[in-house]
Amino acid sequence: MSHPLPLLTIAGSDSGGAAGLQADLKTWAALGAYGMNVITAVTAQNSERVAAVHYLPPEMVAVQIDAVLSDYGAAAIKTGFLGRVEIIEAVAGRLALLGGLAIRPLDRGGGGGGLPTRPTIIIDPVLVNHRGEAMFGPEVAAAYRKLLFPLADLVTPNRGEAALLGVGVAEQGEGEQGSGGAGEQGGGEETLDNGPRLLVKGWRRDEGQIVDLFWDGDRWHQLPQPLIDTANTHGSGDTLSAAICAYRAQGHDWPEAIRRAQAYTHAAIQRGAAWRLGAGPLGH
Ligand SMILES: Nc1ncnc2c1ncn2[C@@H]1O[C@H](COP(=O)(O)OP(=O)(O)OP(=O)(O)O)[C@@H](O)[C@H]1O
Ligand SMILES: Cc1ncc(COP(=O)(O)O)c(N)n1
Repeated sequence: MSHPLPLLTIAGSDSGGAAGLQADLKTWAALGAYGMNVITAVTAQNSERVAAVHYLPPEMVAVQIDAVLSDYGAAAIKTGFLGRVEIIEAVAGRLALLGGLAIRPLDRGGGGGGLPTRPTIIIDPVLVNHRGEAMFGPEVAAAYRKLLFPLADLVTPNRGEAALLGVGVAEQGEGEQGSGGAGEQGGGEETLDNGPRLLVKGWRRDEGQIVDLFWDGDRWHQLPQPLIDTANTHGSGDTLSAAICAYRAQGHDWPEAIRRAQAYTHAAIQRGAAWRLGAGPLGH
């Protein structure tokens, strides 16, 4: 019997269970994958606000990564809440090793054909709060660009995060060619001419639509969805990138993995209970 695909999130805990690693694990359980979590920080958080954050020591983050990858392996990895330059450095240091390492799981009793030797890496930058305000100093965005972008197969900022990361998306239209999200418009220190694929979540809202914007390395694509009238979207960004991770690990190409992940996220927003909270959770 084959085993489910092992997927790893390197992320913060949301005590409210809506976002962070909890959203990732719920998504992966729903999509039939085996989810693992390396915790970077514990947040005291509800639908209204983040009341407190306790960061784990970077060495503890690194040793969690070593523990799971040396045993289970991972078909794909996503990062979420990292928050501190030292944690970004620890994560990037470990992810940088993967290119040269065969980290396939041991396939104990498996016969599933094994996994690629280098897991897919999705970087989901967490840089702004629900009100779109920057949560950290500019050194954190700079560390993402310098240390994590070169390792990423896909980066999934929302609009505010794209601006902080210097991803120039403001005027992009369907099929428009550009220079890979070059960092001309933000605070970035260097350009990203050979930068990673990008998915800008919630890039534009109008006429009953919400449009995500996908840079495939060559062209921009607008990916519209019907806008749902709800405040209960806490964790929607994590859910989308976790779902892309799962569909990509299952073997779908990037456009198809993104299309399916959008559909899953959309349905999960629709299934969200009628919480009367600040920003309530999705229904995974
Ligand atoms: N009201 C909505 N109706 C339909 N789709 C939505 C809605 N809000 C968000 N989405 C979709 O959910 C996905 C996540 O986008 P979003 O902009 O919410 O990311 P985020 O800002 O990182 O998440 P969060 O709001 O949880 O911080 C995108 O595919 C986006 O189009
Ligand atoms: C621990 C943690 N991680 C991430 C987010 C943001 O997630 P999202 O952008 O999906 O609301 C969050 N609120 N808390």
